[in-house]
Amino acid sequence: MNQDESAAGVDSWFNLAGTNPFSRILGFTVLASFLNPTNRDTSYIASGGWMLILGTLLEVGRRFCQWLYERFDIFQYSLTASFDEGDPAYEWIILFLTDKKLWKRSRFFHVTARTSARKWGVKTGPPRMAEHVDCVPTYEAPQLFQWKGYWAEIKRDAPSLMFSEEKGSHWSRKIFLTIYSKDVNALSALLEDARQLYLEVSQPNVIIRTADKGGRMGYDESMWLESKAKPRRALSSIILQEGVMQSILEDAREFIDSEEWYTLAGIPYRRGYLLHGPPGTGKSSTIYGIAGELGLEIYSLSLASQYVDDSFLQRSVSAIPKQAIFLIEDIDCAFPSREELNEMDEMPHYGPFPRKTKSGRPMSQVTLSGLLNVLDGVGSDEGKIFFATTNYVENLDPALLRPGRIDRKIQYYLATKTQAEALFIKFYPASLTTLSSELSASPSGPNVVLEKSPMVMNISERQAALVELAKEFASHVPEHEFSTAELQGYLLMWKKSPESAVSGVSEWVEVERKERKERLEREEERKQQLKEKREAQEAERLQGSLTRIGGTVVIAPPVADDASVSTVVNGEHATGNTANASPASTEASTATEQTISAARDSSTTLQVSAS
Ligand SMILES: Nc1ncnc2c1ncn2[C@@H]1O[C@H](COP(=O)(O)OP(=O)(O)OP(=O)(O)O)[C@@H](O)[C@H]1O
Repeated sequence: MNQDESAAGVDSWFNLAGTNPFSRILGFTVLASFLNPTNRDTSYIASGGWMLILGTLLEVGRRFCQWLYERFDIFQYSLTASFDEGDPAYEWIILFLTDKKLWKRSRFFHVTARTSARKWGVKTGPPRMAEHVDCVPTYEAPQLFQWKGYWAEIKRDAPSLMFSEEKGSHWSRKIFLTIYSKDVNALSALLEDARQLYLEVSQPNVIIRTADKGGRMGYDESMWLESKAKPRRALSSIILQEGVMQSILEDAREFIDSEEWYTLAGIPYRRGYLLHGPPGTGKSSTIYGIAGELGLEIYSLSLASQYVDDSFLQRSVSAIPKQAIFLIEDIDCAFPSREELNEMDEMPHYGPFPRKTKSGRPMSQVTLSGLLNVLDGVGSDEGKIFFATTNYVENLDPALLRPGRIDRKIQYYLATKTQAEALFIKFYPASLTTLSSELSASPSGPNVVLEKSPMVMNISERQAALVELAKEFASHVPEHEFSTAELQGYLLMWKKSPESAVSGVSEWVEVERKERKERLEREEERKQQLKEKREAQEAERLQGSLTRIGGTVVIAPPVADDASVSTVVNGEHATGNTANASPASTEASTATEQTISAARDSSTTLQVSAS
């Protein structure tokens, strides 16, 4: 290759720098221009040089800023706090930022219409829309704002994948708040502001949180992921027996105010209440009412959930903040009754699937001692108010009911006449009710139209008429036979017509009684069938357990096939092996079966005469 050819080769190679897309990369173009010996275009070289210098300056500037930022951090000119979704403080900060209107600069929103997932909606668009969906700003990019003279920055982490049994795989988030200040108090002051705002805004609601198995490994504080806000219920709308509500409320209020006393007396600062009684008598309503009145959040856990075991229970209870209500509804469901346990012993159980009672109810993974530990443990003595409800107090272990775990037991009853009357009055407020006597039917047409008649009453007249109707209604409701929920269900059928509710109540009572009787009979029949089936199975099993040795029948408790058993043969002790003993078909008399059964219960070896 001569010199010209070689120069042309180099030239074409360097020319590539201008044509190849790769060569369009700034650095490569400039470098190529500099190195190209045939490049005569000095202005091109000059502009490339300037760009190189500019790029270098920019890079130096960037590194300097980073260096400064790191110095800032090292010299503790900033404080950073992180907030996990599912932690109550996360809600405070979201609300706080929403209140600061930071979302105006946000370009990403998390939108949800699920009521259980709704948090603090950004009020955009028509008001009706804001009632239906929640648009939570995602703060993906850091956003600066000023608060009480401090500069602060907010950043939301990219979502990370979590898993829960209820929701499966789902994304969860984290928020980082940085305050540019050396003063640690700035952070606590901001948090207190956020908490106060949260309390103020959530006052008309009761916040109910439920635990979720979600939570990144090692982030147990994120267990209470699901939350919903229920409008606060006026205590007067919960109709209990005289003084019951007031006494629970005062007790809880006194407890909240006496932290110092508990500390001085060395008594763990916690209080437990058990509300027990028939379904639909107002137990849950009482708890929601009290939570609303005292401004406490409810942390509700179902022990029947399959992911709730002793360890989950312990961790989730310790994640409940101070002065909140820890609620376990239907606490008896966690622990099967003795009868159910006996039934279960007979049922085979395979693999990792949850054990179920014969009625199909899944068995709780929580043990009684696990629950007692939680109620006694350190996690529970931080001003937590524990509420439990049950329909079957008799099924509860006495250990659970001892003071310190359950301090007050409150019994609920089926409705009295007084309660029925009060319920009627609450149900038909004079200001929203029109009595049918105030309406007159238009005479014509098959569809009778009701119109206002000239006999329209004023509020106090209507009130008096409704009181009379309430008395009449109550006189037809038998004492302690129907729950308040059942009466409420009946009244709901006559929402707009109190008079019809009164005139139809006697018939409704009769129909309900009849249906109940039939239900009871069906239930009795089912139980009887179950009992007979069980007796037949038991008899069959006993037959198999009877072993005749010589003239004496030896009944042994169920043992492994090849286990060695001690028996009594004709008054003499002997040792045998069940594997060698042939099962005898013995007709045992009923009396003998009873003895056998007693022996099996006490697991002893005994001698039975077969004659
Ligand atoms: N004492 C009551 N006063 C007013 N409403 C009541 C009362 N009892 C029940 N209700 C109404 O009946 C419904 C069910 O009530 P609630 O859930 O409080 O009963 P419960 O005793 O907790 O029942 P369960 O034992 O089945 O959980 C609610 O809508 C509630 O408004």
